[in-house]
Amino acid sequence: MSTQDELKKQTGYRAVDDYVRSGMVVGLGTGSTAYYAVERLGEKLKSGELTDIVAIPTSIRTKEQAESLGIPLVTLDTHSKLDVAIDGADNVDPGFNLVKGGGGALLREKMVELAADTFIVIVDESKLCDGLGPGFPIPVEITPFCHEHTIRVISDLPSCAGCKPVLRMGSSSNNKCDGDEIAVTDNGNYIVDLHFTGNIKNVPKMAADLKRVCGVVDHGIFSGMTSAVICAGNEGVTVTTPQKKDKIIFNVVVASAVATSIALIATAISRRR
Ligand SMILES: O=C[C@H](O)[C@H](O)[C@H](O)COP(=O)(O)O
Repeated sequence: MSTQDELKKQTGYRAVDDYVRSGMVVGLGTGSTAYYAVERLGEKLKSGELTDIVAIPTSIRTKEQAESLGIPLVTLDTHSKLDVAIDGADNVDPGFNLVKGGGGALLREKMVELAADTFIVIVDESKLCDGLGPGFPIPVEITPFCHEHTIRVISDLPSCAGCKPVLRMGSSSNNKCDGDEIAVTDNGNYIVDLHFTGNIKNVPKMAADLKRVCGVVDHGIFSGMTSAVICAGNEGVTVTTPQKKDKIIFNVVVASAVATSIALIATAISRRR
Protein backbone atom coordinates (compact mmCIF):
# COMPACT_ATOMS: atom_id res chain seq x y z
CA MET A 1 0.00 0.00 0.00
CA SER A 2 1.39 3.43 -0.96
CA THR A 3 1.89 6.07 1.71
CA GLN A 4 -1.01 8.09 0.31
CA ASP A 5 -3.30 5.06 0.45
CA GLU A 6 -2.20 4.49 4.04
CA LEU A 7 -3.25 8.09 4.87
CA LYS A 8 -6.60 7.60 3.12
CA LYS A 9 -7.16 4.45 5.13
CA GLN A 10 -6.39 6.26 8.40
CA THR A 11 -9.01 8.95 7.70
CA GLY A 12 -11.65 6.49 6.49
CA TYR A 13 -11.24 4.26 9.53
CA ARG A 14 -11.15 7.20 11.94
CA ALA A 15 -14.40 8.63 10.53
CA VAL A 16 -16.28 5.38 11.11
CA ASP A 17 -14.72 4.86 14.55
CA ASP A 18 -15.54 8.40 15.72
CA TYR A 19 -18.87 9.14 14.08
CA VAL A 20 -20.81 5.94 13.38
CA ARG A 21 -22.87 4.36 16.14
CA SER A 22 -25.30 1.41 16.12
CA GLY A 23 -28.77 2.23 14.83
CA MET A 24 -27.64 4.99 12.45
CA VAL A 25 -28.51 5.73 8.83
CA VAL A 26 -25.14 6.30 7.16
CA GLY A 27 -24.27 7.93 3.82
CA LEU A 28 -21.43 6.22 2.00
CA GLY A 29 -19.26 8.42 -0.23
CA THR A 30 -17.44 7.54 -3.41
CA GLY A 31 -13.75 7.38 -4.29
CA SER A 32 -10.48 5.95 -3.15
CA THR A 33 -10.72 7.52 0.34
CA ALA A 34 -14.39 6.77 1.00
CA TYR A 35 -13.55 3.20 -0.01
CA TYR A 36 -11.78 2.74 3.34
CA ALA A 37 -14.72 4.10 5.35
CA VAL A 38 -16.98 1.57 3.63
CA GLU A 39 -14.42 -1.17 4.31
CA ARG A 40 -14.29 -0.24 8.01
CA LEU A 41 -18.08 -0.12 8.31
CA GLY A 42 -18.33 -3.59 6.74
CA GLU A 43 -15.67 -4.87 9.14
CA LYS A 44 -17.45 -3.48 12.22
CA LEU A 45 -20.82 -4.85 11.14
CA LYS A 46 -19.29 -8.26 10.53
CA SER A 47 -17.63 -8.34 13.95
CA GLY A 48 -20.86 -7.22 15.63
CA GLU A 49 -19.24 -4.07 17.01
CA LEU A 50 -21.91 -2.12 15.13
CA THR A 51 -25.48 -3.32 14.66
CA ASP A 52 -28.74 -2.09 13.18
CA ILE A 53 -27.09 0.11 10.55
CA VAL A 54 -28.55 0.97 7.17
CA ALA A 55 -26.52 2.82 4.57
CA ILE A 56 -27.14 4.90 1.44
CA PRO A 57 -24.43 4.66 -1.25
CA THR A 58 -23.59 7.64 -3.47
CA SER A 59 -22.64 5.68 -6.59
CA ILE A 60 -22.99 2.33 -8.28
CA ARG A 61 -19.34 1.57 -7.39
CA THR A 62 -19.94 2.19 -3.70
CA LYS A 63 -23.20 0.24 -3.81
CA GLU A 64 -21.31 -2.75 -5.21
CA GLN A 65 -18.58 -2.50 -2.57
CA ALA A 66 -21.14 -2.20 0.25
CA GLU A 67 -23.14 -5.14 -1.08
CA SER A 68 -20.00 -7.25 -1.25
CA LEU A 69 -19.41 -6.50 2.44
CA GLY A 70 -22.98 -7.31 3.46
CA ILE A 71 -23.85 -3.72 4.48
CA PRO A 72 -27.68 -3.31 4.45
CA LEU A 73 -28.62 -0.63 1.93
CA VAL A 74 -31.61 1.70 1.62
CA THR A 75 -32.25 4.80 -0.49
CA LEU A 76 -33.26 8.43 0.05
CA ASP A 77 -36.73 7.42 -1.11
CA THR A 78 -37.27 5.43 2.08
CA HIS A 79 -34.89 7.37 4.36
CA SER A 80 -34.87 11.13 3.71
CA LYS A 81 -32.80 11.85 6.78
CA LEU A 82 -29.34 10.46 7.52
CA ASP A 83 -27.45 10.62 10.81
CA VAL A 84 -24.05 10.89 9.20
CA ALA A 85 -22.43 10.83 5.76
CA ILE A 86 -18.72 10.22 5.16
CA ASP A 87 -16.98 11.14 1.92
CA GLY A 88 -13.70 12.24 0.38
CA ALA A 89 -13.06 15.47 -1.53
CA ASP A 90 -10.79 16.65 -4.31
CA ASN A 91 -9.97 19.98 -2.66
CA VAL A 92 -10.79 21.63 0.67
CA ASP A 93 -10.24 25.36 1.20
CA PRO A 94 -9.76 27.14 4.56
CA GLY A 95 -13.49 28.04 4.61
CA PHE A 96 -14.44 24.35 4.36
CA ASN A 97 -15.64 24.79 0.76
CA LEU A 98 -15.08 21.57 -1.14
CA VAL A 99 -14.55 20.53 -4.73
CA LYS A 100 -16.06 17.12 -5.37
CA GLY A 101 -16.86 15.08 -8.45
CA GLY A 102 -13.41 13.98 -9.57
CA GLY A 103 -14.95 10.52 -9.47
CA GLY A 104 -18.06 11.65 -11.32
CA ALA A 105 -20.40 11.04 -8.37
CA LEU A 106 -21.14 14.64 -7.39
CA LEU A 107 -24.92 14.63 -7.90
CA ARG A 108 -25.72 11.59 -5.78
CA GLU A 109 -23.12 12.69 -3.23
CA LYS A 110 -24.69 16.12 -2.89
CA MET A 111 -28.22 14.72 -2.59
CA VAL A 112 -27.20 12.24 0.11
CA GLU A 113 -24.84 14.54 2.01
CA LEU A 114 -27.30 17.44 2.13
CA ALA A 115 -29.74 15.09 3.84
CA ALA A 116 -27.25 14.15 6.56
CA ASP A 117 -27.24 15.71 10.04
CA THR A 118 -23.45 15.41 10.08
CA PHE A 119 -21.19 15.39 7.03
CA ILE A 120 -17.64 14.18 7.63
CA VAL A 121 -15.02 14.92 4.98
CA ILE A 122 -12.03 12.59 4.86
CA VAL A 123 -8.87 13.65 3.03
CA ASP A 124 -5.14 13.28 3.00
CA GLU A 125 -3.22 16.54 3.29
CA SER A 126 -2.62 16.79 -0.48
CA LYS A 127 -6.27 17.88 -0.81
CA LEU A 128 -5.93 21.03 1.32
CA CYS A 129 -5.64 24.25 -0.67
CA ASP A 130 -5.55 28.03 -0.15
CA GLY A 131 -8.44 28.64 -2.52
CA LEU A 132 -10.58 26.68 -4.96
CA GLY A 133 -9.70 26.77 -8.65
CA PRO A 134 -6.10 26.05 -9.56
CA GLY A 135 -5.74 22.86 -7.50
CA PHE A 136 -8.53 20.90 -9.10
CA PRO A 137 -10.99 21.67 -11.94
CA ILE A 138 -14.62 22.23 -10.94
CA PRO A 139 -16.75 19.35 -12.26
CA VAL A 140 -20.20 20.32 -13.54
CA GLU A 141 -22.77 17.65 -14.39
CA ILE A 142 -24.79 18.62 -17.48
CA THR A 143 -27.50 16.97 -19.55
CA PRO A 144 -26.31 15.33 -22.79
CA PHE A 145 -29.00 17.27 -24.72
CA CYS A 146 -27.23 20.13 -26.57
CA HIS A 147 -24.31 19.91 -24.16
CA GLU A 148 -22.08 22.07 -26.37
CA HIS A 149 -24.60 24.91 -26.00
CA THR A 150 -24.67 24.43 -22.20
CA ILE A 151 -20.87 24.51 -22.07
CA ARG A 152 -20.89 27.82 -24.02
CA VAL A 153 -23.46 29.29 -21.62
CA ILE A 154 -21.29 28.25 -18.66
CA SER A 155 -18.12 29.78 -20.09
CA ASP A 156 -19.98 33.03 -20.80
CA LEU A 157 -20.89 33.43 -17.10
CA PRO A 158 -18.94 36.42 -15.71
CA SER A 159 -18.24 34.42 -12.53
CA CYS A 160 -16.58 31.70 -14.67
CA ALA A 161 -14.47 34.20 -16.65
CA GLY A 162 -11.09 32.79 -17.61
CA CYS A 163 -12.02 29.16 -17.07
CA LYS A 164 -11.24 26.51 -19.67
CA PRO A 165 -14.16 24.06 -19.92
CA VAL A 166 -13.18 20.50 -20.88
CA LEU A 167 -15.80 17.84 -21.56
CA ARG A 168 -14.84 14.73 -19.60
CA MET A 169 -13.93 11.78 -21.81
CA GLY A 170 -13.22 8.15 -20.98
CA SER A 171 -14.45 7.10 -17.59
CA SER A 172 -16.61 9.47 -15.55
CA SER A 173 -14.48 8.48 -12.58
CA ASN A 174 -11.40 10.46 -13.49
CA ASN A 175 -11.03 14.03 -14.61
CA LYS A 176 -8.22 13.35 -17.03
CA CYS A 177 -10.48 13.50 -20.09
CA ASP A 178 -8.63 10.64 -21.73
CA GLY A 179 -10.42 8.13 -23.95
CA ASP A 180 -12.45 8.50 -27.14
CA GLU A 181 -15.93 8.34 -25.69
CA ILE A 182 -17.70 11.01 -23.67
CA ALA A 183 -17.80 9.97 -20.00
CA VAL A 184 -21.33 9.22 -18.73
CA THR A 185 -22.27 9.50 -15.05
CA ASP A 186 -24.39 7.01 -13.08
CA ASN A 187 -27.32 9.32 -13.91
CA GLY A 188 -26.72 9.21 -17.67
CA ASN A 189 -25.30 12.75 -17.82
CA TYR A 190 -22.02 14.32 -18.98
CA ILE A 191 -19.41 16.19 -16.96
CA VAL A 192 -17.60 19.35 -17.98
CA ASP A 193 -14.49 20.14 -15.91
CA LEU A 194 -13.84 23.87 -15.48
CA HIS A 195 -10.09 24.55 -15.31
CA PHE A 196 -8.97 27.75 -13.58
CA THR A 197 -5.43 29.07 -13.39
CA GLY A 198 -6.04 31.31 -10.35
CA ASN A 199 -8.22 31.19 -7.25
CA ILE A 200 -11.94 31.60 -7.93
CA LYS A 201 -12.77 35.05 -6.56
CA ASN A 202 -16.34 34.48 -5.43
CA VAL A 203 -17.06 30.78 -4.91
CA PRO A 204 -20.68 31.16 -3.64
CA LYS A 205 -21.56 33.45 -6.57
CA MET A 206 -20.11 31.04 -9.10
CA ALA A 207 -21.91 28.12 -7.46
CA ALA A 208 -25.22 29.99 -7.57
CA ASP A 209 -24.69 31.10 -11.20
CA LEU A 210 -23.89 27.55 -12.32
CA LYS A 211 -26.96 26.19 -10.57
CA ARG A 212 -29.17 28.65 -12.49
CA VAL A 213 -28.01 27.49 -15.95
CA CYS A 214 -30.69 25.40 -17.62
CA GLY A 215 -28.93 22.20 -18.67
CA VAL A 216 -26.72 22.12 -15.58
CA VAL A 217 -27.82 19.34 -13.25
CA ASP A 218 -25.42 20.25 -10.43
CA HIS A 219 -21.83 21.24 -9.76
CA GLY A 220 -19.01 19.95 -7.60
CA ILE A 221 -18.79 22.92 -5.21
CA PHE A 222 -20.02 21.83 -1.77
CA SER A 223 -20.28 24.93 0.44
CA GLY A 224 -21.61 25.22 3.97
CA MET A 225 -22.11 21.47 4.28
CA THR A 226 -19.04 20.24 6.15
CA SER A 227 -19.36 19.29 9.82
CA ALA A 228 -15.74 18.16 10.23
CA VAL A 229 -12.66 17.49 8.12
CA ILE A 230 -10.54 14.51 9.10
CA CYS A 231 -7.17 15.02 7.48
CA ALA A 232 -4.27 12.59 7.52
CA GLY A 233 -0.72 13.74 6.93
CA ASN A 234 2.78 12.69 7.83
CA GLU A 235 2.36 14.38 11.21
CA GLY A 236 -0.76 12.35 12.07
CA VAL A 237 -4.52 12.75 11.82
CA THR A 238 -6.31 16.01 12.66
CA VAL A 239 -10.01 16.68 13.05
CA THR A 240 -11.13 20.25 12.31
CA THR A 241 -14.66 21.57 12.60
CA PRO A 242 -15.92 24.95 11.34
CA GLN A 243 -16.98 25.79 14.93
CA LYS A 244 -13.51 25.08 16.28
CA LYS A 245 -11.98 27.25 13.56
CA ASP A 246 -14.48 30.09 14.21
CA LYS A 247 -13.64 29.86 17.89
CA ILE A 248 -9.93 30.19 17.16
CA ILE A 249 -10.55 33.20 14.89
CA PHE A 250 -12.89 34.71 17.54
CA ASN A 251 -10.26 34.23 20.24
CA VAL A 252 -7.61 35.86 18.08
CA VAL A 253 -9.92 38.82 17.34
CA VAL A 254 -10.84 39.22 21.03
CA ALA A 255 -7.19 38.93 22.10
CA SER A 256 -6.09 41.58 19.62
CA ALA A 257 -9.00 43.90 20.66
CA VAL A 258 -7.98 43.50 24.33
CA ALA A 259 -4.32 44.18 23.46
CA THR A 260 -5.29 47.34 21.50
CA SER A 261 -7.47 48.60 24.40
CA ILE A 262 -4.67 48.04 26.93
CA ALA A 263 -2.24 49.91 24.68
CA LEU A 264 -4.67 52.84 24.31
CA ILE A 265 -5.30 53.02 28.08
CA ALA A 266 -1.54 52.87 28.77
CA THR A 267 -0.93 55.69 26.28
CA ALA A 268 -3.72 57.80 27.84
CA ILE A 269 -2.32 57.24 31.36
CA SER A 270 1.25 58.10 30.34
CA ARG A 271 0.00 61.31 28.60
CA ARG A 272 -1.80 62.42 31.83
CA ARG A 273 1.43 62.08 33.78
O1 LIG B 1 -16.95 11.92 -7.45
C1 LIG B 1 -16.17 11.59 -6.59
C2 LIG B 1 -16.07 12.15 -5.28
O2 LIG B 1 -16.45 13.47 -5.19
C3 LIG B 1 -14.82 11.86 -4.48
O3 LIG B 1 -15.17 12.02 -3.15
C4 LIG B 1 -13.64 12.75 -4.75
O4 LIG B 1 -13.37 12.72 -6.13
C5 LIG B 1 -12.41 12.32 -3.95
O5 LIG B 1 -12.02 11.07 -4.37
P1 LIG B 1 -10.68 10.38 -3.85
O6 LIG B 1 -10.88 10.08 -2.43
O7 LIG B 1 -10.54 9.15 -4.70
O8 LIG B 1 -9.57 11.35 -4.10
